[in-house]
Amino acid sequence: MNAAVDFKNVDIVFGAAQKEALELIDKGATRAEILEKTGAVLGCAECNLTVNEGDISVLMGLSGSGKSTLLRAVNRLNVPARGSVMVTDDGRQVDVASCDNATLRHIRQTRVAMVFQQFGLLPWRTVEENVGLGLELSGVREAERKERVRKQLALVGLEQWAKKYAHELSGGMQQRVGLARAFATEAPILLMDEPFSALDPLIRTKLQDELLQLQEKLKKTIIFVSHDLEEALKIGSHISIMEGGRIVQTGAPEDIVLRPANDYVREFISNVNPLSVLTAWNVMRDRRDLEHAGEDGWLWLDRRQTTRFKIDADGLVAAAERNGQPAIWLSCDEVEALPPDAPRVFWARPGTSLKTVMLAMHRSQTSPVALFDEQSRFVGAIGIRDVLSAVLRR
Ligand SMILES: Nc1ncnc2c1ncn2[C@@H]1O[C@H](COP(=O)(O)OP(=O)(O)OP(=O)(O)O)[C@@H](O)[C@H]1O
Repeated sequence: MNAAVDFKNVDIVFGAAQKEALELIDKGATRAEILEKTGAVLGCAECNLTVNEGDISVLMGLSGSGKSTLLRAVNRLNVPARGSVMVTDDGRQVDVASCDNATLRHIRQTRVAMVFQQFGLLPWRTVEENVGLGLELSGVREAERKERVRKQLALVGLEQWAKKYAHELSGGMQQRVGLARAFATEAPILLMDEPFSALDPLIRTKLQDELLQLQEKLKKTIIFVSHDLEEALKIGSHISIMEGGRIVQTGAPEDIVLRPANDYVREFISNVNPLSVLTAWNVMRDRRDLEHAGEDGWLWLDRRQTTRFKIDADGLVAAAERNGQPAIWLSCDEVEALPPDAPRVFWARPGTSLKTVMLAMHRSQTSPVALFDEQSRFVGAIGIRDVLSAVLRR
C-alpha cells in the first residue's frame, strides 16, 4: 500500500514562544502546562499518522483536541514548528512543511482539495461558477472548465441547479456544491473539515452515504475531521482519536470499539452500538482454539459442546451434529428459509455483520455460528459468549 500523506512527528504551536513550547512538548507537557509556562497554544504534538492511498482517515476527538490543526498542515494552512508532512506527488514525496512556495502552490492546485464545514460558497457566484473557482484560479481554460464543472455537478446530482445562487439551495445542496468544487480540481487528496456537521441529521446521514458511494467510484484519499464517533465509525477506514493535541489511538473502526487504548477512548465508545461496526470475523474463535470432539476431525464449535463439525483434509465441513443429531449447515443469509424445527447450524463469512450472526443464533436456539472463508473452508466459530463479550465489551 502506498502512503498518500505521511505525518511524521508533527508539532504545531500557536504563539511566539515556539522554542520553549517545543522543549516542553519533549518533556511530555500538556497543553495547559505549555500555555501557562509560555503563553503559546499547543495545536498538536508528536503526531504520527500514515494515510494510505484510497483510505478515508478520520481525525476524531473533542472540540479543541487538534483535529483541524493537524488537517490544515496537509496544505500548510498551518505551518508545523517541527516534523514533516509528506505528500505524494506523481510518485515523489514532497514535504509540505518545508517545500518552496512554487511546490506548495503546485500541491494546493493539483494534489490537495479542501471541503469546509460552512461550505465556503461565494454568494455572488452561481453554483457552476463556485464549482469552477479552483479551476479558474489555476488558469484552466473556459471550455475545459465548463466540461469538468458539468461532470462534477452531475456526479452530485445538481446539474439542474448550475445557474442558481448559493442562497437558493438548501444546506445539504450547498455542501454537495462544496464537494463538487473539491472534486472538480481532480486532486487525489481531499481534506474535509467537519463537512456535514452543520446539516440536520437526516441530510447528514444521506450525504455520508453519498460520499461513500462516490468514494467507491473516485477512490480518493480522504482525511476527514469529525467530532462524532458514529460518523467516524461509519465512514472511516481508519480512525485516529485525538486528545489535547496528541493522537492517542489509530485503528480500524472495530479496533477502536473492541480495544480502546485508554479511558478517553473508552468514554467515546461507551455510547456506540457495537452492532454497527462488528463483523463475524471480529468475534470468532479461531478453529485452532476449538476443542477436538473425538477422532476423525470432529471439532466442538461451542464451549457447551452442543454442536460439532467434522472437517475434512481440505478444511471443508463433511458432517455436522447438533445435540447428538445429524444437522445441516446453511448460510446466515438463509435464516428464513427452513421451518424452525429442522436441526441446523448456520455459517457466516468473515464480513457478515454481527447483527446477522445474532439473528441466526436466535433462530437456531443459540446454536453457535460457523465461519467459512471464500473457499468455504471452516475457519472458526462464534458462540453466544463471544457475542456477549463483544457487545458488552467484557
Ligand atoms: N490560528 C490559531 N491561533 C491560535 N490558536 C489556535 C489557532 N487554531 C487553533 N488554535 C488552538 O489550537 C487548539 C486546537 O484547535 P483545533 O481547531 O485544531 O481543534 P479541533 O479539534 O479541530 O476542534 P473543533 O472541533 O472545535 O474544531 C485549540 O486550543 C485552538 O484554540
